[in-house]
Amino acid sequence: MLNGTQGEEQVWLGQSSHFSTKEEPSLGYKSLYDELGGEKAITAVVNEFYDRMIDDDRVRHYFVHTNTDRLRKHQISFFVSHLLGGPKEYKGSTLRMAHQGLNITFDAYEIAIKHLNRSLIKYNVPLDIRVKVEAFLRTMKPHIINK
Ligand code: HEM
Repeated sequence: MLNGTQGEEQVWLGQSSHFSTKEEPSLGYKSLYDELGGEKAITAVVNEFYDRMIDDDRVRHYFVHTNTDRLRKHQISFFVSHLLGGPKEYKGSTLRMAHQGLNITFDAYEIAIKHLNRSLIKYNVPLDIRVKVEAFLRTMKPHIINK
């Protein structure tokens, strides 16, 4: 399944190299990390997601004091991969600490979910996996929005 390009490189999503060989058959469980296609695929989606957020007048202001290159890298390498069941360990601050003082609203959170979903669609991630990713992200909402 060919899904999109990132620079010169072709990116494949919804398919895991870990589970696609005959020598190593699936045991019936795949982490979301694997279902999305591992680090390269997640990198493409996260970059698309931040491009969309920064391009959106309704939420751009949240990122003005943030080094977004660092944020993208941190998200991809240490956080998203790890929490989606990937191999890396996340040693950053807690979600609540990272978003403290940003006053992220209910609406801003919903906008972020929409942008993430559209980013997954852009890379042809199938509906069943998109549903799982969205459900997973929604578990974090209480730690992120301002209460
Ligand atoms: C499920 C949704 C979200 C997750 C999993 C998430 C995750 C994270 C993480 C792990 C960090 C820390 C990164 C680091 O230490 O470098 C972070 C920072 C940040 N997040 Fe989120 N986030 C989410 C939603 C949002 C939303 C909805 C907004 C704004 C509308 C937002 C704005 C930010 C900003 C501006 C920072 C950087 C804060 C700083 O520079 O100190 N996040 N996020």
